[in-house]
Amino acid sequence: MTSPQPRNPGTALTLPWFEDIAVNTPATEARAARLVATRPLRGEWRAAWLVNAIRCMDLTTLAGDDTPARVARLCAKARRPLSDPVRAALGLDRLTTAAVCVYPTMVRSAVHALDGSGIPVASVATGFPSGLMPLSLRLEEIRHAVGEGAAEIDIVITRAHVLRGDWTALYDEIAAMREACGAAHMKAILATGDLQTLSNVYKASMVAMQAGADFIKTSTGKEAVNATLPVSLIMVRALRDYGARTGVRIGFKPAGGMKTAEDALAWQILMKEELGRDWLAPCLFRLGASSMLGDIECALESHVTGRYAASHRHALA
Ligand SMILES: O=C[C@H](O)COP(=O)(O)O
Repeated sequence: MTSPQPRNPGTALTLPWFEDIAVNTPATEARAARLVATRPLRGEWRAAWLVNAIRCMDLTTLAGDDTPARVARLCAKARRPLSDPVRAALGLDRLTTAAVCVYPTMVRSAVHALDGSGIPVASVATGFPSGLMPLSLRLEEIRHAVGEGAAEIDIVITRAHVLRGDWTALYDEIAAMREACGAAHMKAILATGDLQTLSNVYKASMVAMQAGADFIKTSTGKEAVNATLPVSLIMVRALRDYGARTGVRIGFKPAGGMKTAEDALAWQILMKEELGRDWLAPCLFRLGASSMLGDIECALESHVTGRYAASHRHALA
């Protein structure tokens, strides 16, 4: 079960917190590369961090051919992400993913399949992945997903507002979405691969948090470039700055294109080094991934048995 994090009440739109920011791209890239290169994880430590990656995972299916049957299989995997022998050998009584993330029309199936597990359902909404729909329809989509039982809503922003520097329009849109979410926690997907500069990423992060986002999330998984470490570094710096100004802790969700156990470790190292251990828990950190669990499963089986673990022997997620 994911412990709830207090909601972000947001602030008024406060331009002086971000409008003069200028991100040094080479320094950001160097810092991101150094973080991962200097902290190799081995043995028991590596296994513990991989187990934590599962705990923090939003196990996702966002495909055009999703069906209730596929969602039910994914939910079974969320309930039991490792085989019983591997879980027992790791000394774990219980292990689930943090959430299951689906399209709005799949929420009801996911809620049904996860009944009694304590695993929340996250729904994308607001015209995911492009967001290019009238605002009234995007807000209605949020209300629909919440009505179906989604406890978390992953919204997408209008990238054009960022590219034009129209921070008021971006703030008003996200604030309206936050209101439509009601009690459901809101993750704001910035689609950073569309935002052109790291300065825009910082500014959009800050506006999303001022407008009340509980999490900021990198990508939809559908942009040409999805989660990267340099972009993630800028986003976690923004949420650190927001926390220093407001005392409010915001969560971070890298998502899109992350497929390997090494990816899971790299993003956790980033969180620990930049924000501290508190940000290694599902209330403040999620890995959004549709195809990372298999590689983690292989790595953990290999750790437990000492033998190579072939992915074809594992249940499909
Ligand atoms: O929100 C999560 C992403 O859409 C997942 O992206 P992915 O399919 O590249 O793992």
